[in-house]
Amino acid sequence: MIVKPGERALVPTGLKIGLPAGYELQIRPRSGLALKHGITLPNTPGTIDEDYRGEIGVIILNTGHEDFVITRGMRIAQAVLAPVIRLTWVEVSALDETARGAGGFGSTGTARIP
Ligand SMILES: O=c1ccn([C@H]2C[C@H](O)[C@@H](COP(=O)(O)OP(=O)(O)OP(=O)(O)O)O2)c(=O)[nH]1
Repeated sequence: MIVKPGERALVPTGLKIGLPAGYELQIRPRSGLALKHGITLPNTPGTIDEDYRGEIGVIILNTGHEDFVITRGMRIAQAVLAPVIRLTWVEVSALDETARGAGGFGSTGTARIP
């Protein structure tokens, strides 16, 4: 399979798994491929749900400038098994106050070098 620069492809792994209840499998890019070839996963981390029984696919995005050639057995991604924490959401009329408040998206990136 060839993934051209700027293109995406769903790469079949041939793998089907049955996760235990309360777990997910996270599919992540490999740093070596990212650095050397610009290969990433646009949905990273890809989520394999505990009730999924189909074939695991890896969505590859080639952000590099050259064709990326995928051959059988090539290690194009990595996976991490993770527990899924479940809780019951409660609707409230107001949230507790914190020092951050609604600050986000770079609001703390203001450190000055002495
Ligand atoms: O990188 C990925 C991401 C997902 N999947 C499979 C397993 C997962 O359990 C299922 C659904 O994934 P997700 O919940 O991310 O997809 P969705 O777009 O929300 O679709 P759906 O409505 O099928 O859940 O697709 C993969 O094989 N590889």
